[in-house]
Amino acid sequence: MTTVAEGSALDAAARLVGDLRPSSAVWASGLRKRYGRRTAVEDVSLEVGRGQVVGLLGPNGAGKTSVIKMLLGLVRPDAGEVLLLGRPATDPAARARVGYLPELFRYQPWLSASEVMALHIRLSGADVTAGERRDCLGLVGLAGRTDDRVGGFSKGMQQRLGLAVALVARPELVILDEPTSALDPLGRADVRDIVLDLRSRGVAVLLNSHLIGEVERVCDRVVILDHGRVAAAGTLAELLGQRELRLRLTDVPPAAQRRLAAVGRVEQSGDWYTVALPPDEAGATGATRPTGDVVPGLVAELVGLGVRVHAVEPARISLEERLLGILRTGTAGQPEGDR
Ligand SMILES: Nc1ncnc2c1ncn2[C@@H]1O[C@H](COP(=O)(O)OP(=O)(O)OP(=O)(O)O)[C@@H](O)[C@H]1O
Repeated sequence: MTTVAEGSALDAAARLVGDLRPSSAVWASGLRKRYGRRTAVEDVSLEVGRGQVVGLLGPNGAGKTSVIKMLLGLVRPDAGEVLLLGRPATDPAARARVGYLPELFRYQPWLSASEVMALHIRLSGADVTAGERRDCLGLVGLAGRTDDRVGGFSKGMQQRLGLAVALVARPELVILDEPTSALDPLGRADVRDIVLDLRSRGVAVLLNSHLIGEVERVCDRVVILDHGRVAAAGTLAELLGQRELRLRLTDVPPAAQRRLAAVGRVEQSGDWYTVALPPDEAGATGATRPTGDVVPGLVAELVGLGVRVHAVEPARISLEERLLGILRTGTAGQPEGDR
């Protein structure tokens, strides 16, 4: 039986634990890596929250893969600290809960897809049933090829297998280094759905990809690297500004003008009206959501007020435009060393 004093101490402890925020999936501070005189990464800090999808962008040689390898403990940083799921990156307990798809990989060509999976499951120490293994291969579109030798797989099929390997041990964090570089458009769409599904299940994802549209569709936050440094970081809303709606309207009575103004700031140029949408409409995560609840209601009301609606389209600077702007102005500067 618990005494009153013990009971209140237990309550206090429970409250304390309840107040603690779960540790981030990735927390890295001040990472630096030099290869000889060449600085690959300089003072990079980044965080991926639980259940968050973070995109890592940057030109060739910006240091993205070097950062990923340092996060995973595969490359030793010259400076800086990394915590994975609240533990040091070198702790096997943390690494067992991380799924990783490397940029360059090669599986044993004599093994079947199913055997490659079995090997990685054994290495991870996870308790994964044969059914889960099959489901995972099905998820990446390899259901019909489970017993085929990997040596006969196309590049895209090998990449799909790599993704299955990254996902199979029920990770809490998945790090994908160029997961779609060899995939056809259908495969890319599959990966997008898989990433969104992971997020909905609270799994954190760090995604390195040159396909900016892909990053813009799935990522909550983006970190842009240039010359080894963080050139910009933030949610899409922070990086791209407020989302707007462009409408081409004719026969707009004063009541309709007032209705538009009630949504947000309105700019008019001829028949085109640009309306700033309220922050919610841009999506709390900043993810692409061209229309939300406001838009259909607004259009219906405008039509009800006698307005002729010719076009409705989302408007905002694209991530690609923003990225090119950042890289061309070279905000990251040039780290020391022979680049
Ligand atoms: N093992 C290594 N030895 C020497 N230099 C290296 C090594 N790994 C990376 N580098 C250098 O570090 C810099 C960053 O490379 P990294 O592969 O991290 O870039 P990246 O952003 O992933 O590029 P990409 O988009 O082309 O894959 C490059 O200048 C590269 O030449």
